[in-house]
Amino acid sequence: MVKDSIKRRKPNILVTGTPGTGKTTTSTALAEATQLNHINIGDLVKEKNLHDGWDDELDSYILNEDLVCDELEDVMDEGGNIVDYHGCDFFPERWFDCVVVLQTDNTILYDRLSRRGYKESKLSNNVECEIFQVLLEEAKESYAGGQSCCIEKRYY
Ligand SMILES: Nc1ncnc2c1ncn2[C@@H]1O[C@H](COP(=O)(O)OP(=O)(O)OP(=O)(O)O)[C@@H](O)[C@H]1O
Repeated sequence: MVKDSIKRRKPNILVTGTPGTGKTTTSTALAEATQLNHINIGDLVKEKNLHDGWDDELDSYILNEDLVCDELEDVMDEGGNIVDYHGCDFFPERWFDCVVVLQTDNTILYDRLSRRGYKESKLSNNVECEIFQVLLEEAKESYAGGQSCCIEKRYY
């Protein structure tokens, strides 16, 4: 990890967390403040068709992990990226210098996702994901190699 990060002149930061916890809002503000490049994986997947179609049950695209990683390899080697996605176990660990997991109060998250018009099953899946800290555990397991891992709780 250290060897790879030495080649980068700017850091790569991963911002992860359950949908609705504020990844895009936070990443956008951070990118403006630092001039780092914000990569919203959900948008990238749609723009470049890096998926295997639509999942009616999950009500989302089925992300193709290999296509996403191939697409990002060169830009991540360069450094200077803020990657924003509600999943983190399929990115190479060596890509990131810092991993941030955002968390939100469950009631606030429920209201945010309701306002988005999420159907009941998607809404409860995401709130349960937050209650059981799925993304936090995923990040801890996936990035144990020396990245600073920071947890941000938002209650407003
Ligand atoms: N710090 C904050 N204070 C108040 N509201 C916030 C804050 N951060 C985000 N929000 C609001 O929460 C909602 C979700 O934010 P955002 O889209 O950034 O989440 P996300 O984690 O990127 O979601 P997704 O994974 O679905 O893209 C938005 O309506 C946003 O305005």
